[in-house]
Amino acid sequence: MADPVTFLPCCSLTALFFCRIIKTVVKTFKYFFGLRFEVKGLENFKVEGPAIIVSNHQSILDMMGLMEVLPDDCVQVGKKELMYTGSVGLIIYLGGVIFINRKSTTSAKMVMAEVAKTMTTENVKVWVYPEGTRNCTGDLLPFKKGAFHLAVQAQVPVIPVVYSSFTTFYNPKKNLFTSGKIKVEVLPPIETKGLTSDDVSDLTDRCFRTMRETLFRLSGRPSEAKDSS
Ligand SMILES: CCCCCCCC/C=C\CCCCCCCC(=O)SCCNC(=O)CCNC(=O)[C@H](O)C(C)(C)COP(=O)(O)OP(=O)(O)OC[C@H]1O[C@@H](n2cnc3c(N)ncnc32)[C@H](O)[C@@H]1OP(=O)(O)O
Ligand SMILES: CCCCCCCCCCCCCCCC(=O)OC[C@@H](O)COP(=O)(O)O
Repeated sequence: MADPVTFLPCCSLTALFFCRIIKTVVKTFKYFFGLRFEVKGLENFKVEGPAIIVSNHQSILDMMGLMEVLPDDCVQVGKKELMYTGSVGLIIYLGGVIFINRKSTTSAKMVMAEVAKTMTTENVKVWVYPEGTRNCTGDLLPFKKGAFHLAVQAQVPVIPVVYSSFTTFYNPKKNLFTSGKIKVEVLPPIETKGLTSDDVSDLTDRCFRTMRETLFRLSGRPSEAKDSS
């Protein structure tokens, strides 16, 4: 089956409408789950023009954390399987999610290249989970490079966002789910002006290191504990 084409309707009224509804509804979920969010650094989102936002991805609970900080002019990159989840797929499609096929690097790269062009003309930010999958271990998985290629191709800054580890209150394997506090930090933008594709690996490493340090700090875990770098 053909891969879905890139769809960046964030500027359209439909997407804005759906984003608002999703945000308002999902933001109320935290009261049922007993979760509190402590957000710092929101001023770092105030960059001129488009940007790539990268954050760690621990679980479906991230969708609540996403809505706590999501700028109005921002779309997310998601796996294309989400599009086939019935009404949820339809809602997030209408909300402007860009779907990629993770199993085909070629097709994902083509979609991302298209996004690089469109995000500049439409002046939107794009949110990518660079780990590429959910990971609730309290550490980061190695980053995929798509988000950073995208930032370099569009010559826009990368803004890292880090959510503290959920492991103290949430572990589906141990049936642990209690109330808890999630610390969120929006870090200062990392400029990419003048960088080329040769710099993507360095940029990826730099973001990874900064985000890992922040993750450990926010989660109260000493950074030397499991330092592989
Ligand atoms: C309580 C419940 C409440 C519920 C309510 C919720 C409401 C919510 C509403 C609405 C919100 C919806 C939100 C949805 C969110 C969904 C989240 C997800 O689905 S996360 C999974 C999908 N996202 C990703 O996978 C992105 C990250 N991945 C990437 O960027 C990858 O890089 C990707 C897919 C593009 C390629 O993956 P590779 O596995 O092939 O890995 P690589 O190592 O990065 O790439 C291979 C080679 O290709 C080059 N490459 C990659 N991208 C390139 C590019 N764009 N241009 C040129 N080269 C590129 C790389 O440099 C590398 O080459 P060299 O090793 O360096 O030689
Ligand atoms: C009008 C009523 C509006 C109600 C709003 C509710 C909308 C519900 C939308 C649910 C969106 C679900 C998004 C799931 C995101 C997610 O966490 O997907 C997992 C992927 O990242 C990674 O997948 P994997 O590799 O399997 O870990």
